[in-house]
Amino acid sequence: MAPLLHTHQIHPRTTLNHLHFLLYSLSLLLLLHHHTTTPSSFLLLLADVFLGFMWLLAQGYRWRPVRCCEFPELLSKVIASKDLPALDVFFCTADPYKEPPVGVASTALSALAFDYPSDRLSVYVSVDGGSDLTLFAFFEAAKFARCWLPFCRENGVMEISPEAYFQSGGCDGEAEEMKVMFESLKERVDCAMEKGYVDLNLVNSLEEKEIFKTRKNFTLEDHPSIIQVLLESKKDKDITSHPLPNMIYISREKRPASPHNFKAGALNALIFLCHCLRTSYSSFCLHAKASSLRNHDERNVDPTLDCDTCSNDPNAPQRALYYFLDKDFSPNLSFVQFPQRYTGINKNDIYSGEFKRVFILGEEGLDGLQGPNYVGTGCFFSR
Ligand SMILES: O=c1ccn([C@@H]2O[C@H](COP(=O)(O)OP(=O)(O)O[C@H]3O[C@H](CO)[C@@H](O)[C@H](O)[C@H]3O)[C@@H](O)[C@H]2O)c(=O)[nH]1
Ligand SMILES: [Mn+2]
Repeated sequence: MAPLLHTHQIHPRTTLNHLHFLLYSLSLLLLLHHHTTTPSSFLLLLADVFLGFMWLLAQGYRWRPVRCCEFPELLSKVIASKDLPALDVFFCTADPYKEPPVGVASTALSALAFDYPSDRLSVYVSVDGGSDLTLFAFFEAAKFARCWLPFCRENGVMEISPEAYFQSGGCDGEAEEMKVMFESLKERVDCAMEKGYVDLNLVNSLEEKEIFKTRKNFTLEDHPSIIQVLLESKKDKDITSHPLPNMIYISREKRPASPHNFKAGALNALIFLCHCLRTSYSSFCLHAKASSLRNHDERNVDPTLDCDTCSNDPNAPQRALYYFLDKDFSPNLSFVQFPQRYTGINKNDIYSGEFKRVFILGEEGLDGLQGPNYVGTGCFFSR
């Protein structure tokens, strides 16, 4: 018998919820009864019926909340590492001034640092508007990945986004070295941000200089399609000679007459690119040669991420795979979604920035019924 990869628990709160439901429905019925037996305004009755109905609809969230749990140690018993499906992480960004490039690059680094075989992991980034500043941050991130990935692997780092890791405090020894490197990355990107363009003096490699020169006439509203391979698993290695995952940058063609600046289109472009890279490279004009990015054409699992979110669990892909690999479970499975949590909220969350109702109560509640709604980030699909 195949080992159990995941299980779920009915939330301990459920019995209390049911009791509350019973009491509350009783009171509601009494209230309505009271309305019908005593002369009161029809509008009051209507208001109470309406509010009661709204309350009833919301009870779905409390009826059967569940919590899922996976058993990370068992995956190797079910599938060999070489048979793992290809994992294509899609994430999009648009405006370097609203979505600071260093944060966006950190999101990319958090996906690159997934604990997943690097020849099967590709990170596709869509940059609407094709800002030079964001591209510069990605070039810098690709270099930083050579040190950051082995550091995370060897130290079992959970907070795999460097920005989040260094914000969480206490760095010494090797972590201190990493911090210095990350600070220098930040300085260079911030320097470009202040200037508003990428000064060629900031760019070290000749190849990158050439790329920025060819982009001179591009503006955020007017530029051709751009595809840039930032890391190629077959050839790029980290400082411990371990191959790095693929990282590909794309910016959709933009012309003043044809505005398109929405996330859905960006995701479609990423899926299309990913498909084309797998089947043929010839129809694309790649800035760097993508000789052998992909060589397997079996099943894929595709996580999507917003650029202002990041992963804080290197095992996230494995956890999602448990559900996709479960033969009884997967026929009815559309996606696996991770809970969205916010950082930087004040201690008592007086402004309700955590969105508890949507992201905690709602998601757990719907999970016990037919599954949560797609919130747009931290979500794995199977293709
Ligand atoms: O022209 C655009 C505009 C946005 N985005 C990206 O789309 C994502 C979400 O946009 P954001 O402005 O961050 O929207 P939010 O309101 O913060 O996000 C919520 O609402 C969005 C719209 O419903 C969903 O797509 C998100 O997943 C969900 O987290 C970000 O990565 C953006 O960079 C693009 O790629 N191109
Ligand atoms: Mn957002």
